Amino acid sequence: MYPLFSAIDMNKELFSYAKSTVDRLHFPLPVKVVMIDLDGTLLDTAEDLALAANLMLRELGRPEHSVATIKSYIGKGIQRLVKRALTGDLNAEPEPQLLEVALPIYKKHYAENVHVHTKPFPGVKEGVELLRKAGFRLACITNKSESFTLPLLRATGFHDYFEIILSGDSLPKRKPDPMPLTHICKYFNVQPHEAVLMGDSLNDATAARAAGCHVFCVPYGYNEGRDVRELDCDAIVPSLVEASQLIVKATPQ
Ligand SMILES: O=C(O)COP(=O)(O)O
Ligand SMILES: [Mg+2]
Repeated sequence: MYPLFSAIDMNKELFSYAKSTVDRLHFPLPVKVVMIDLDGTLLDTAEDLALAANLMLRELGRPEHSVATIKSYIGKGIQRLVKRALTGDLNAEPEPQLLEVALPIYKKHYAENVHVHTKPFPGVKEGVELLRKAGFRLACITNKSESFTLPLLRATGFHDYFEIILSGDSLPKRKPDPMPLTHICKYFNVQPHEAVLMGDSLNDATAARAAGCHVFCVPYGYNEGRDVRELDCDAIVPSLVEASQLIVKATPQ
């Protein structure tokens, strides 16, 4: 566990607090690339994911779940979300035939409801604007399938902020594997320590550590129902606005 700021500690003194309590890292961190997670960091997608899951369960004649329960199922992509919704368990495996029937039903309902209640979290628009104005190269890394990621980013107006968008099915491996982060670093021709991932879950923290990138976490996301303070990250920031204050554009060598 390595949180430097909690939502409670965060106030106007944030920056001096950071400098006085950190000896491993010196803030603001010099980075060139900012990678931002989608579900639970950029966009509050839980209600629409729950809507689609419950429409699927209803169609299959199975018990529905609360939005809070389905929130804890978000994080490892659609297939895992459907498995969790079918079994009511984070790790259980449903009958393969049931999963085969359920997955296309879920995808149909989510495609029809991808942007009903979904909206950016507070500070996201402002934070992304600040990051862009400061000259960081921006990337989006999500475990969401590309067929939902792209329409959603377009509908919410965030698509064009990102120079590269990697979804859960863009590469052979997704978070918590470091592959998407390593891919982004190569794409921008930067070293891992010149990039920071802003995310909300263990998948983000694990992927970033494995890739050698910095990682900040927001406390308002999903994290599969776990407390964000359990995560090994460089900072827990209340929003992307504070996150933007903890980094500075690294000058080319
Ligand atoms: O699709 C998911 O389950 C989570 O997606 P995320 O990586 O954007 O949080
Ligand atoms: Mg997330």
